[in-house]
Amino acid sequence: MSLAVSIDYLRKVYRGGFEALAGISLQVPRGSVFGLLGPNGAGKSTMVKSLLTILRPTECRGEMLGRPIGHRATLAKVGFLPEHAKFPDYLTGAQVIHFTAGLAKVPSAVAKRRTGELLERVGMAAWADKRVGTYSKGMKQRVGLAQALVNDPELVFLDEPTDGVDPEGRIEIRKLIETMRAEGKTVFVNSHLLAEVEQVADHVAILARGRIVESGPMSVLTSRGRHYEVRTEGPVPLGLRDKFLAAGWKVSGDRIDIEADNAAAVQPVIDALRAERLMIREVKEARLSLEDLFLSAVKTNGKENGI
Ligand SMILES: Nc1ncnc2c1ncn2[C@@H]1O[C@H](COP(=O)(O)OP(=O)(O)OP(=O)(O)O)[C@@H](O)[C@H]1O
Repeated sequence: MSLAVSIDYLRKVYRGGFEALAGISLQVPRGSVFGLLGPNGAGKSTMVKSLLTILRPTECRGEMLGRPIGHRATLAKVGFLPEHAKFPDYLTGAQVIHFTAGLAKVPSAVAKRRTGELLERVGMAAWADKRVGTYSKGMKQRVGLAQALVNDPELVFLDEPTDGVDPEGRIEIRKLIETMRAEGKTVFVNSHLLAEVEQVADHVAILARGRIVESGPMSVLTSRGRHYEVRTEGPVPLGLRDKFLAAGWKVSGDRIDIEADNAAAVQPVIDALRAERLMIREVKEARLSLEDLFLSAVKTNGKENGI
């Protein structure tokens, strides 16, 4: 598997002795949308800032886009939307993008074209020449997202990209992330919004108190709690209920839960219900939600800080 980021060992101890990252390792596949989750203060921003050399890690070994982490020229192929991105109020949206393009050494003609394209992509074309000071929080965030893409990055880090953005804007941002993946880019998203990450990410890691406590493809992690739910029209009759309980299935009113990783285990339940001429209303496969996974990972790995 080709990796966009491969951290062998990353440790950060802040001045004063607080260990924010306790020597983590992490692999981010190329072309993936990677969601990094964690409670407040878990160390997510510290990790991203260490990779981008915005802060100096205590110890860091690993590669980003095939070069040692911190390699200057490689950073030019990386985009970044910081958490709570702030831009000078007196600049227009277009000037913000143009300014960032200059920092990223994007040639002026290319920058001009991309500025228009990117503001269009984030739904801010009509506001291109208005000052940032007149923007709402969500509009500033959209401009932040556009500036993160100005160097056409191979890898982009988005720290809370939908912070302050309205529902319509969130859908647009999700589509933008999906387009980037379709273009072969790697998108690394830090977010508190589990449902959003669940919709867009194909790989996730959970960071808690400076340690990676879960990491892997979303489908693998959430399939761990796979089970089946069968619902009947009306409650399951007592005789049948006892039979099901004896078989180790859970019964509650009109619902039978079967712990199993394939549908074969559900057939005897359906047969028994049909033999009693009971109407089956629904049979569904259920998986662990990202929220279940997150809560159990954070709980079993130290005290919860809340998200
Ligand atoms: N400059 C600093 N000096 C000392 N401690 C710091 C510094 N910056 C962050 N920390 C501490 O390091 C820990 C991790 O912070 P970090 O901002 O990386 O967490 P986070 O997971 O991004 O949190 P959030 O979700 O709230 O943004 C926190 O306990 C924080 O208080």
